[in-house]
Amino acid sequence: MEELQRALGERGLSVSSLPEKGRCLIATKDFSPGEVIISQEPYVSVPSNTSRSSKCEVCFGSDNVKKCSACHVVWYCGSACQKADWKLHRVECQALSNIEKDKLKYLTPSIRLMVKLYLRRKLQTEKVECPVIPTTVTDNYSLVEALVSHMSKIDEKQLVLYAQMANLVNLILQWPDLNLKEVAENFSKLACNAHSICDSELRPLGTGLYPVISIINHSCLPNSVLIFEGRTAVVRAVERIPKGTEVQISYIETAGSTMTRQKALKAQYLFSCSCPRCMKLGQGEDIQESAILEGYRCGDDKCMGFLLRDPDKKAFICQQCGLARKLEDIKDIASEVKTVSDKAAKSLASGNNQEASSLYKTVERLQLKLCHPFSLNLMHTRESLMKIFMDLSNWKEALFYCRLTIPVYERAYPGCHPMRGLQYYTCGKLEWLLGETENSVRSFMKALDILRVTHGTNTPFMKELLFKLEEACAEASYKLKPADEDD
Ligand SMILES: C[S@@+](CC[C@H](N)C(=O)[O-])C[C@H]1O[C@@H](n2cnc3c(N)ncnc32)[C@H](O)[C@@H]1O
Repeated sequence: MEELQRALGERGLSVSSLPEKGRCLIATKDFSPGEVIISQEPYVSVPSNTSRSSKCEVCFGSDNVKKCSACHVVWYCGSACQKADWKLHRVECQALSNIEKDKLKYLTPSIRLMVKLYLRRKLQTEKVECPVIPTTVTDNYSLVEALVSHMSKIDEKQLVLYAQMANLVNLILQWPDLNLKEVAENFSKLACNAHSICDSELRPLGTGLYPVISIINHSCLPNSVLIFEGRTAVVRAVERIPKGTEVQISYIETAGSTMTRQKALKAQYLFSCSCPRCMKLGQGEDIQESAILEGYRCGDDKCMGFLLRDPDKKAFICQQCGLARKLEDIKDIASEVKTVSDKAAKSLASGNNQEASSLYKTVERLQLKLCHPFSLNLMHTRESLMKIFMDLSNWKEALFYCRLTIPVYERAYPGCHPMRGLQYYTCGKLEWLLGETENSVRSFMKALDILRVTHGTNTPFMKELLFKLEEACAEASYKLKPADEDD
């Protein structure tokens, strides 16, 4: 611990402890927006491979990946990544060959992560003088031991599941001295400490355990953001963080009512959040925001009021014009939305984009009758339509739906939120493709304002954004040039 404190101290950080939260990371110097607070390589990580897409074990890339010819489980994009993983995979490969073919389906990312965790621990602790994988102050199993597990708060059903998963790990490792109780506890640790590894556009690629990053607590109004550069976890300040302040990231999707966020945090991380946003639960402003983001629209098309349930629970009353909407009416449309949404999701999963687009348009039409115009559900439907039209190379329709989402993004992702930056980036790319050069410059600028803080400026992703902005600016100024200047 002393060594870790020293290493963190050099970065302007320190580990402290708060009675209601446990360990926390405190800034011991001021951090400015966009500044990297801390970065870490995973102790262990696994890509989330599916039958349709396989990713390299090391860089998570999906181009030219080839299966390990011995275990047929792990994929690599080339010899550099294979070599980088060899010390661990050599032993993992042997272990994976213990699984009978028909049991391979049980080899979920969590099981693989746990097997790798134990193998890595063994390679770091065996042969103390000269371990196969050397330890460092931020790369050693004692940091995993220090993680919270919440074992005493877990229900019976979950405990049984962890015990079954531990047995599976035992089947793979076949170590006579494996402590099954400890394995089960480690599954519980993974549940509230592992991070979903995403690409720069926040699409999930896999899972990783970053034991120092895991010291950082949650806030629904965070002062920092966790972004991945390949497998490297990078935490950047999204606002000025004065010395002495706790560094906080968000563990969950922050667009959601306080009740929804609290539920998600309780279910996975087993705590009640008391951030400034959550402290407003039940107050007028919070009730209104929840009813807008997740509630219904007024029966009068022109009214933008939000609805609350009347005391006898038979109707919802518009808080602006007083108009009542019957519960039955709402239930009927909601059930129609559910039926068509399920069909749309099936069409999308089967790759039938044309059918999916027309079904999602029906969902949108129904939701326009049901939900508040700033509803998150309506926004998600429009996001789906945008993505489908992008897949169909129908840039005009894609831009139409992208633009419809922007006002909701503005409301649901305030401050320096990467989601808003990414949506402006998409908008800019579509405008550029459609020849709306000046609009694309504006959208790229808005994207850059946010993403330079959340993503830094050095990654290939950000270099591409900067290049696109430069290109659009050059074309916009060329278009603005008076015709005679060309002569
Ligand atoms: C990834 S760990 C964070 C570090 C943790 N505090 C520790 O002592 O190791 C996640 C756990 O920290 C606690 N935690 C995180 N954010 C919190 C918050 N805002 N309020 C209360 N507890 C929190 C919860 O117990 C949660 O399951």
